[in-house]
Amino acid sequence: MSLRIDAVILAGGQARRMGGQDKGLVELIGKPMIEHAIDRIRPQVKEILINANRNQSRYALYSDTVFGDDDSGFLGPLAGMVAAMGKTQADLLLVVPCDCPCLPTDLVPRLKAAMDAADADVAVASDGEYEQPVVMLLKPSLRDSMKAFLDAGERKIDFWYAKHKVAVESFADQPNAFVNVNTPEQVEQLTQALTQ
Ligand SMILES: Nc1nc2c(ncn2[C@@H]2O[C@H](COP(=O)(O)OP(=O)(O)OP(=O)(O)O)[C@@H](O)[C@H]2O)c(=O)[nH]1
Ligand SMILES: [Mg+2]
Repeated sequence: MSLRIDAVILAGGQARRMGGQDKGLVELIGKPMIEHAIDRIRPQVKEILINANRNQSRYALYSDTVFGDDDSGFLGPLAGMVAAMGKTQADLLLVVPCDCPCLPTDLVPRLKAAMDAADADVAVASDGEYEQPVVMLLKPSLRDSMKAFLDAGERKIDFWYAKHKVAVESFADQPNAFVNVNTPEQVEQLTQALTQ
């Protein structure tokens, strides 16, 4: 029996650097950023879940499973992950943000291979230099651990996964894979880079 792997796209932040717009719905070369993330991830997983705290009816165009954080206080990405781990039926859950439109097309197989090789509970992507803590593959059974961490007032994802057996997979071979679009200027820059 093969493992089931789902993905959650995190689109639940306030996007303050984007002027408070809903970042997943901000357009980049003719389509909302969430569509870029979906295009990258769709072939790699069974189901895509979307975590959003606003505009849920628009996000429902892309997924049958759209949900907000359990706490309305914008506690950060961990809140979206905890909610997602409670929704998925999968054996493994890929977490990605809505603001990385150029994610690797081989993200899941490589994270899974790294996880298996190290017998790890969490596999985190790296760009070769920095870990990308909102890009990881994890076991949904870790929900209680993450919820306890969040409930204790902790917010930093890397501190959470440091408590578990972690594998890090480098995507240094794809230097632009984790380009992160947080501001209108970065939308402009990436538009220029992609249309040159
Ligand atoms: N569910 C959920 N996701 C969040 C929350 N805060 C940030 N995220 C998500 O985490 C990812 C990375 O966060 P940022 O790039 O800092 O996004 P952000 O917090 O919306 O943006 P800024 O307000 O400009 O920092 C994005 O996919 C966000 O949607 C939150 O409170 N809840
Ligand atoms: Mg960001």
